[in-house]
Amino acid sequence: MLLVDRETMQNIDSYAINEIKIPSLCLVERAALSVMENINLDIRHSFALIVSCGNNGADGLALARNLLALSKDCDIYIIGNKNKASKDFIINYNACKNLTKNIYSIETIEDMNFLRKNLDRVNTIVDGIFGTGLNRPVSGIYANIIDLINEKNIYTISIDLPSGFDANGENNYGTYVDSDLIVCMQILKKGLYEDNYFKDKTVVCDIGLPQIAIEKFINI
Ligand SMILES: NC(=O)C1=CN([C@@H]2O[C@H](COP(=O)(O)OP(=O)(O)OC[C@H]3O[C@@H](n4cnc5c(N)ncnc54)[C@H](OP(=O)(O)O)[C@@H]3O)[C@@H](O)[C@H]2O)[C@H](O)CC1
Ligand SMILES: [K+]
Repeated sequence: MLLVDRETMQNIDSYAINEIKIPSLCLVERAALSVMENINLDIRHSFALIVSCGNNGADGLALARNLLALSKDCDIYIIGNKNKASKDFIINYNACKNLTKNIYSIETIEDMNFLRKNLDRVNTIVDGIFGTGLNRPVSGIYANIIDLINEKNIYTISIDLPSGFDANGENNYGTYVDSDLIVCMQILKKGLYEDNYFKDKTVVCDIGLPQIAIEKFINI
């Protein structure tokens, strides 16, 4: 079983994008579609996609865009500063803005109260808050939202990693999403493999990272 730590995954990612010139947007799109193919759209009809402004969030917005294209009922909740957002996040955000009005920034206590109420209208939560970019303890609004997700008894899919959970399984960053399903991109993250609770809830999906990029950093 091939395993990868956070730093190595980031190295593979950036080598594929910067040296092999694979457009990062293609990887984001493949990541989104790999989540989509793990959703039973016959029973999952309404979605709350909760994202922050990095590429885990970009995956989430690309998924939202694809679900909206199928006329699925999607609410999008954005945490963090959109001015700091990744370019792939912005590209997908701009498309989603043209497909739905149900896009909300979650910043204040009032926003949190709205989120708490509005989550009750969906049967699926998608967690696109943090992936391999998580690098410090989760606090403030991020911790509050993760705790709120866990309070709700709503089926939750995490993109790449449960937000708040350390990809290496070494750091306790505080609260993390209690995912029902984790769709992990390309290579199983070491922390998930070593965690018996999450290991059996994880599927690993190929998103088009070439073997030569992987073998540059991992002896296979
Ligand atoms: N090959 C692949 O696996 C691909 C993965 N993709 C997806 O991209 C994410 C990684 O995206 P990245 O933008 O690097 O980081 P995240 O989206 O996980 O996190 C966003 C930023 O959040 C900040 N951060 C980190 N820890 C915290 C915290 N505790 N509280 C608040 N904010 C935090 C950090 O930025 P700073 O500037 O604040 O340090 C993160 O950058 C990966 O998981 C996949 O989902 C792509 O789709 C492409 C291929
Ligand atoms: K996540």
